Amino acid sequence: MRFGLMASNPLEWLLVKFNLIARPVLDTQVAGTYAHAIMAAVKVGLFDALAAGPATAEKIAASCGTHPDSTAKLLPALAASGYLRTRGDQYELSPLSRKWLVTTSPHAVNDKLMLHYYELGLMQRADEYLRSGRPLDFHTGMSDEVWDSYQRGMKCLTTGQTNMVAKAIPVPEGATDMLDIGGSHGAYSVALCRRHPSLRAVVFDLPDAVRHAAPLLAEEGMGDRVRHQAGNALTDDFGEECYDTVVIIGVAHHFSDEQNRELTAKVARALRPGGAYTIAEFPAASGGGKTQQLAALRDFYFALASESGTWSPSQMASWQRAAGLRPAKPVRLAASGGLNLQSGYKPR
Ligand SMILES: C[S@@+](CC[C@H](N)C(=O)[O-])C[C@H]1O[C@@H](n2cnc3c(N)ncnc32)[C@H](O)[C@@H]1O
Repeated sequence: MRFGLMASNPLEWLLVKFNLIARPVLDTQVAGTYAHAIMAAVKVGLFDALAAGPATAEKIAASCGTHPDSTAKLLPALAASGYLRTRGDQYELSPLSRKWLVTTSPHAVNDKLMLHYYELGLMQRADEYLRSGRPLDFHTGMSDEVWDSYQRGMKCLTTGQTNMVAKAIPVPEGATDMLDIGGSHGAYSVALCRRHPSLRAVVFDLPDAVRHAAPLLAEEGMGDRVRHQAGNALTDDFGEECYDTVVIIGVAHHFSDEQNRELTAKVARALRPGGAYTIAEFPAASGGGKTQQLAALRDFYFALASESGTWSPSQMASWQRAAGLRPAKPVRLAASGGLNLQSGYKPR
């Protein structure tokens, strides 16, 4: 998948092909405007206002409490971008917005879009990162409101993914204890515990994260079987031979190579013999010899916003090998954004 300018007729195609239009202007101003138009529409509840059926611009503005003039300017832009449809002088949801942007939809990603205000704010400081080489440290300086959208945003991205991921995570026969490092909302632990009735889970995360994720976990009604533990995975110890399976999903990109090595050593100590440590990460920027645009942009973002960037399965396996674990063949979940799962086993 690629993101970028798409010609909509043969003439435009030729203009792009022969480099006759100032693509950088479109790549920057249009991309930024596009992102903020959608985010603002979500923030004021525009898509929710259309959930009950089509409405005129004036009616939409009245439901959202927005100004009719500015609302009338935004609506055609959303319609031309596929987020709305027009019906006479009325607007209605498109399949795209109905599925992903109406808060009552089980697939709604609205919470993640609210986090984008913070994430795109960090991106505005990309030049600062480029000059200093110092990441901007995503996890410090977040307000309570941002922590809340962070945890909610992470949870909404798991919709439709948890069972698939849980199925791919090795849990030894008779396992009773799992640790979910940076587990946030606990959705993956919940799925694993539902799949393995003898399993209970500790969802380990930073204190601010736990504070905001606790209500999300409580919604699952798992009681003491899936519980939060506040701490810092980089400085806390996990004990000795007390877990059968340990997972870390979408977190290793926040840690440097050295931090991941040290963490894996602690995990290896905490695993019971025969136990497994599974690291799940987004695809690294270079896969199969060709740099993928989305993966490379994500890698740059993670590097700027946090400590490192994306990791390849072979890098993750090297941390496991160094910690005395036996790496298994990586599993790639294509339907889950290409998430790579690298498991390593503690010898019996
Ligand atoms: C990108 S989210 C992933 C959440 C969840 N595992 C998922 O896949 O949806 C990263 C999580 O790691 C947590 N985290 C970051 N640094 C951490 C640390 N040093 N110790 C524990 N948790 C940490 C964050 O608070 C956040 O909840």
